[in-house]
Amino acid sequence: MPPSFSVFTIGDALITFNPSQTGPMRYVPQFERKVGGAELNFAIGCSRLGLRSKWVSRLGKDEFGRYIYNFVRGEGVNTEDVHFVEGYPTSLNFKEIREDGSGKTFYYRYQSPILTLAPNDITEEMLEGINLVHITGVFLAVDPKNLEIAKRVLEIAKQKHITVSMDPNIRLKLWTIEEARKAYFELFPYVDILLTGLDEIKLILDSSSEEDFVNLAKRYNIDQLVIKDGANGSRVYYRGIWFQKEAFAVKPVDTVGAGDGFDAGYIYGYLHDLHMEERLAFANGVGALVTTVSGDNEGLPYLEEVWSFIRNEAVIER
Ligand SMILES: O=C(O)C(=O)C[C@H](O)[C@H](O)COP(=O)(O)O
Repeated sequence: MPPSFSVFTIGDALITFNPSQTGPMRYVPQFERKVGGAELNFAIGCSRLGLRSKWVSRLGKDEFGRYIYNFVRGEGVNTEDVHFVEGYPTSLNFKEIREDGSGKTFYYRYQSPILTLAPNDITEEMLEGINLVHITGVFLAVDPKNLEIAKRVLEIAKQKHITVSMDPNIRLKLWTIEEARKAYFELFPYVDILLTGLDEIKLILDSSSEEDFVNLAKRYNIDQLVIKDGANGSRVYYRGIWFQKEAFAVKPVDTVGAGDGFDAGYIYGYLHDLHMEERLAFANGVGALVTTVSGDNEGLPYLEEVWSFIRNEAVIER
């Protein structure tokens, strides 16, 4: 039996409305109801790759909340710490997509159900048997008190010697860069694996200097500083060396969710001790495959799909 690893993440979920056509949202006559949320995408991505995946959240006690719950459970994610709350409607996200697959998001998430989650809802038992905890900046941005929740999770993780990964996932529609920086710098001391976009690390450090990137990793003892650069590929700074891997050429239809997919792929590679370059290739492959399907998580691949994609194997599907 191959080893089975368990990951834990915590965050808000959204009903995501994907437009029926590209171009400015105000001209879009129809939308398709889907599901999104950075941490939820990560949890599904891990589950599809065969990891045991636990997602902690709060959902509105409404039709959309029930739909998200059923959807996530259907993906094999552990939802034992997901609860429904009255009076907080499930949040919405309308997307605008351009011809090249890139887009904008328009949130309707003022009273998110996750506002009802409190630091003492987090218990040590929730992290029993977990190998890796993944935190993202979207959870932190949704409510200032979530920083306290994240710290509680990470304190427990450290006590239990659980690896911690973090994706800043900067959302400037939810908070300012100053607020974001303050929260990130409070969490960096806990982080073993930082998965950041190139544009994000530049914003966080207000610098494009490679030396500053490396100094961040050194100052906070970040074991793996992973930089995602979309169509330019990705790299990781690990023990004094940069490893890098080019991106796969695909024709993207919807790039939202690629970063979360990359994170799931990288974490799979880390837990299975793939060599750094293979780990990056695997993560790039997951990210690329996500962009080829409309929706934030529908394109997340199953394990065998990633291997055949990155090995460029021909698969006869009929
Ligand atoms: O924006 C938010 O608040 C969400 O959580 C909705 C999306 O599902 C993820 O943000 C996708 O994240 P990326 O993989 O970085 O494209």
